[in-house]
Amino acid sequence: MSRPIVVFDLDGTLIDTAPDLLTSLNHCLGIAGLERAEPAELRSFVGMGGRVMIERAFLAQQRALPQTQLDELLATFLDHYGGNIPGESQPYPGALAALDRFQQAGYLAAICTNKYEGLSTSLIGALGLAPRFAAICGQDTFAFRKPDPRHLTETIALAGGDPARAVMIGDSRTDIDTAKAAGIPVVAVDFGYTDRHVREFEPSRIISHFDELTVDVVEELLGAMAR
Ligand SMILES: O=C(O)COP(=O)(O)O
Ligand SMILES: [Mg+2]
Repeated sequence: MSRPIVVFDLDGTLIDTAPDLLTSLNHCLGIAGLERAEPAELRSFVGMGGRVMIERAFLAQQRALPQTQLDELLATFLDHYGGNIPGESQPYPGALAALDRFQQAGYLAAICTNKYEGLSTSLIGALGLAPRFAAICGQDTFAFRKPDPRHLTETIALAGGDPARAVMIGDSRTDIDTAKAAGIPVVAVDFGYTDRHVREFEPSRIISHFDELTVDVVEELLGAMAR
């Protein structure tokens, strides 16, 4: 019988990657002659991967960005960011204890992120967390990505999880929309990267610390979904 599964978003949910994303983004903006982005701005740039992050940063400064320049800056970003992994990035407080709790309760864990798969596995590996995840699926793992619900359902399938006993944990509208479209309950963290409060997107539950993500809470959400 397949096991229940908790599927985590990565940036802004499981790992606080903002300082390193910002350093590498600002490296690129500097090359392009733009102003540095501020930490608060980054919250609205992240969520759809590196390419969109650079596009949004240019848009915020009302600067045109031809496709070839975007391609070059993305390559620069990936080099810079990838070369700095893990940098200052750390799991959020209580995240590892939450993973332990679910593992002890027989759950699988996986990651479904719009970060590139290579950067994601490299970061998770550098932090020593790889053995904890049955699958790590990035924006380029499949031919579709969040908010396409198949990114989540295929992550669950690859991990060998039970789609009827799966929950998503995320920090953005993208995660919430993805899970809802897949018919999977979604717990939103309110400490991640979004410029609008997650409550606006009506997740199944909101938590402010991973201590609140208990097995009981998740089983309650799974039970409510099954009714
Ligand atoms: O890096 C991004 O833009 C998005 O990453 P996430 O899906 O893990 O939040
Ligand atoms: Mg995120």
